Amino acid sequence: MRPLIVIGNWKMNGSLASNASWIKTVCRGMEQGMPAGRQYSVCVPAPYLSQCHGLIQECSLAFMSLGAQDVSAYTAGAYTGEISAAMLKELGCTYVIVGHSERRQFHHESDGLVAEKALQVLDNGMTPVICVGESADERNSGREIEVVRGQISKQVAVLQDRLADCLIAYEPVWAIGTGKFASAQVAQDMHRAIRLQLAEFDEDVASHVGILYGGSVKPDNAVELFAMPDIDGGLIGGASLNPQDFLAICQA
Ligand SMILES: O=C(CO)COP(=O)(O)O
Repeated sequence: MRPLIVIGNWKMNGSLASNASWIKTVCRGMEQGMPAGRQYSVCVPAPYLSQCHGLIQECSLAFMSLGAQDVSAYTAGAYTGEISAAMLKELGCTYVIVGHSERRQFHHESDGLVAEKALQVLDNGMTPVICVGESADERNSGREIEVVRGQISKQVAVLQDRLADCLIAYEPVWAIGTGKFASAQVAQDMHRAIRLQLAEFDEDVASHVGILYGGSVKPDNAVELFAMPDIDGGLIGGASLNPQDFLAICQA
């Protein structure tokens, strides 16, 4: 059985004061009791990792962890501004998002680079959350499966069996921050297609990989999405900024 995993992605939001208040509110809410067997995390901006790690440790909830939003594809050295996977590990990260569509769009990250980043994350004992997804134009021209298959096939080629230790996040670009979300059936169909593609490589890997859905997940659509057989949780952007909404999604 794959556990349900809900991960918040704050993107470039937060402040020392608001982070502290968010973590206290969420931890207090989670202490009241959460559905068993689930994992929760929040991916915060890199400058706040240390602060948030300390605060999350203070709540000492075994199912709540910290994550990062990006990582360098290099191990160490003369890469000004980059942050290595070893550093993220040292700062207490469990998950690291790689290949988010905003990084693909604004920083021209390729599938190959995304796979190298995922390898760095794995080599340092953390779980990469590999993002894939098609644009509105690609879906409107009926190419969504082909596009996502292309993104996944590069990950399979580089990561091979190690994909079993990764999470995949299907985040259709047209649903990110737009309020338009994939219906539970549309999302399920793509998650199924991804799992079938992974099974072409290795059935065992396919059955182990958690596939999260991301794109305008809110408290009122999370229940239906999470009930789908191939949807193993969510990657939550905007709604994760509000601690009450994030808690409601975690309980969905
Ligand atoms: O990009 C996302 C999470 O990584 C999704 O963002 P929204 O939930 O704001 O649509």
